[in-house]
Amino acid sequence: MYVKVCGLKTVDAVHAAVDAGADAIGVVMNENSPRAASADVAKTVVDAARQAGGDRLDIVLVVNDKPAAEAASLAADLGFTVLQLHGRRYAAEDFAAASKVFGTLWRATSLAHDPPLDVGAYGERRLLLDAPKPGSGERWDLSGLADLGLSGEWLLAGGLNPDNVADAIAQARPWGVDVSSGVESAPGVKDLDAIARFIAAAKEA
Ligand SMILES: O=C(O)c1ccccc1NCC(=O)[C@H](O)[C@H](O)COP(=O)(O)O
Repeated sequence: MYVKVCGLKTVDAVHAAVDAGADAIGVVMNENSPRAASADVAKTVVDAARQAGGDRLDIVLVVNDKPAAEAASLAADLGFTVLQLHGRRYAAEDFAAASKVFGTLWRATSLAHDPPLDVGAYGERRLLLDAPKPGSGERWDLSGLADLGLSGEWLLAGGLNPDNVADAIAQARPWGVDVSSGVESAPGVKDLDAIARFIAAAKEA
């Protein structure tokens, strides 16, 4: 099971995730998020992640409030390896614009937005299916997800935590999982022990 831990802002959190076997870490650069990282913080996290995780770790910039081409330039300038364009503001043409500037794109969406469900529909490398409110920690209805016939490299997100991730995997059968609020002690503050417990639970599921 591929595991991404999102919303990291500290070197300690990067080390906790990498040491526990995370496959990806995410940095959020949306102004309205409790996890918003400045460019300086993002660069520090990226450098630590490259050093700790080497080539095997995906280092993901998450945005939902910037024009796609601007986000792509930011991802390139700061040394990210993946750009996650999050939410319904990004249409196929935004992915096309971003792909001229930056190589690896992920599309993050919610079933509430009635998106295309085939991975790669907008040229993205991976698809992340999230709750309607990203980064809220709110659970959403996973029943019926396994029947949608999703295939390929798609990640389940939204309201996951160390105690529910195994059940969610059994129910939705994703290729990977993503977590943010479920491994925090307060909004934007990562709990290093919870990060390790989440990754262990997901990997054992
Ligand atoms: O995390 C945020 O604050 C955020 C804000 C706006 C857009 C995206 C955001 N996060 C993206 C992620 O990939 C989260 O990990 C995902 O939404 C799951 O969040 P959670 O339900 O808190 O685990």
